[in-house]
Amino acid sequence: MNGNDILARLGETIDSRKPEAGGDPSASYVAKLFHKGLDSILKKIGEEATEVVLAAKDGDPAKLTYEVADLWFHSMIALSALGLKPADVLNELARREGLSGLEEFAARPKG
Ligand SMILES: N=c1c2ncn([C@@H]3O[C@H](COP(=O)(O)OP(=O)(O)OP(=O)(O)O)[C@@H](O)[C@H]3O)c2ncn1[C@@H]1O[C@H](COP(=O)(O)O)[C@@H](O)[C@H]1O
Repeated sequence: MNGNDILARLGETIDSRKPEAGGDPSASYVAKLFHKGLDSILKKIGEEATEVVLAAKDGDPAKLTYEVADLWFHSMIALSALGLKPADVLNELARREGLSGLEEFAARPKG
């Protein structure tokens, strides 16, 4: 199973549900969310993030996995709404690979 492939495929499916791509809100959850608008998408992200925190506090691995999947999924809808692809996030993570978070933080411009 290649995670990059799954994210790329899901990203394409999400893009295909956009209003300009002919997404049908009566037949698709993603199209329905696009139809409701960006604020509704962002509200779902806030809700799902809270669910992730609660699942982690519960210490239930299966529930945490389920809730993180929901959070990633809704975050991907927000990315699509703003014209971004899963590859944009994967490229950013790849750019950071091997770069210590502490070193990166220390190198940030002070302001
Ligand atoms: N990965 C997902 C996925 N994860 C979660 N969900 C849906 O996200 C919704 C929100 O979850 P919640 O638990 O918050 O449900 P809810 O509180 O009842 O939802 P609302 O009150 O906010 O409407 C549920 O309806 C889930 O079924 C998903 N719906 C779709 N996908 C993928 O997106 C593809 C396209 O889906 P459609 O656009 O529906 O065809 C699918 O083939 C899947 O690959």
